Amino acid sequence: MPEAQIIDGKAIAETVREEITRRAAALLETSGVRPGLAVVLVGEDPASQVYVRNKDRAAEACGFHSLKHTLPAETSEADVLSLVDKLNNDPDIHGILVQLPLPGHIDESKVLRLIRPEKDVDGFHPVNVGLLTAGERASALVPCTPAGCLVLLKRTLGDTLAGQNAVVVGRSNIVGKPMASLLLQESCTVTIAHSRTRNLPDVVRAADIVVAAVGRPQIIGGDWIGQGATVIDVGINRIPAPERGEGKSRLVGDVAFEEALEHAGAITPVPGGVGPMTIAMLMVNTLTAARRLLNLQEEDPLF
Ligand SMILES: NC(=O)C1=CN([C@@H]2O[C@H](COP(=O)(O)OP(=O)(O)OC[C@H]3O[C@@H](n4cnc5c(N)ncnc54)[C@H](OP(=O)(O)O)[C@@H]3O)[C@@H](O)[C@H]2O)C=CC1
Ligand SMILES: Nc1nc(=O)c2c([nH]1)NC[C@@H]1CN(c3ccc(C(=O)N[C@@H](CCC(=O)O)C(=O)O)cc3)C=[N+]21
Repeated sequence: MPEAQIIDGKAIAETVREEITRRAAALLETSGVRPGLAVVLVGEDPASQVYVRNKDRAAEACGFHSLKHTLPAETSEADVLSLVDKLNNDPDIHGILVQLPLPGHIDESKVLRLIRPEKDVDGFHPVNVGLLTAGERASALVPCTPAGCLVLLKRTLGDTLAGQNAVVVGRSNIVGKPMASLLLQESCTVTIAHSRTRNLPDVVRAADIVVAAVGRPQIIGGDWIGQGATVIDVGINRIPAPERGEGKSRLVGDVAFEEALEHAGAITPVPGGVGPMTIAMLMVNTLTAARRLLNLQEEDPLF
């Protein structure tokens, strides 16, 4: 049995970022404007710190103006809201991202609803959620992770996904639901599976496209993958790796990667798959937001 193609998310993300770097340079040349991204991090979750640092670096590399606000975990909800309000009104900032999860005493949905939809580069504001579900993807800002998954699927399978059976495992607002909306808009036949789904292995076996966004290490068995299916593994799980030395850990996805290689046609690795695409799509959204706020013409969509 031939082994699956490994989808190189890191390399594809690199090509997306190069294109955005070119477009940002052209914008600076013609309008004198640098896209501005503000990332707000409340608390000291170490994983969040890594992601926020990666986002900051990517923005700088694309020639964006990047601003990081790190607030202590005990910051009040009112202070977070007033920072968002300030960023909403800052003409140099075109994209606002509030890193989730927020500490328990802060109402996430209240914070997300305050972000101006035009600056909502995460695509979590109800206006953007509504546009996406209503089939008006082109005027929305689309959540970065599902958008990145769609780019990976199109680079692997070609631009037409119509008629494919797609199974999305997970129904979060961040990944599962917007992913299902995007695939539906591509005319896939979409199934959304979750913790109450019966016979999950059989549901997954029927898929031409599997998107796993569960957050449980290797819960999707390799033999659940239909012959030749395309597998996009969104999960990022840190597990102990004593073979690498005492106290060491490593990242794995939601799919049992090694076993899945024998069944899948193509599969994303973790790390180096969806993660880098998420960051690249944040750059895409920030540039899109900047151009719209400046009333400039839309550029060719990247997906
Ligand atoms: N690569 C990237 O850029 C990103 C990666 N991630 C990663 O993706 C994963 C998912 O993230 P997120 O969507 O935020 O997670 P959530 O915890 O919000 O959602 C998990 C979903 O998985 C479902 N689920 C849980 N257990 C099972 C099970 N045993 N069988 C089937 N379904 C199950 C849940 O079902 P129910 O609704 O019934 O509880 C829920 O819908 C995480 O590992 C996260 O770290 C997230 C964002 C970006
Ligand atoms: N408002 C908000 N928006 C988000 O988009 C958001 C969020 N909150 N909270 C947390 C999740 C998670 N997330 C990731 C981003 C990059 C990698 C990434 O770069 N991963 C690398 C490896 C990272 C590592 O080595 O730890 C990879 O998979 O290759 C992973 C996960 C964005 N999220």
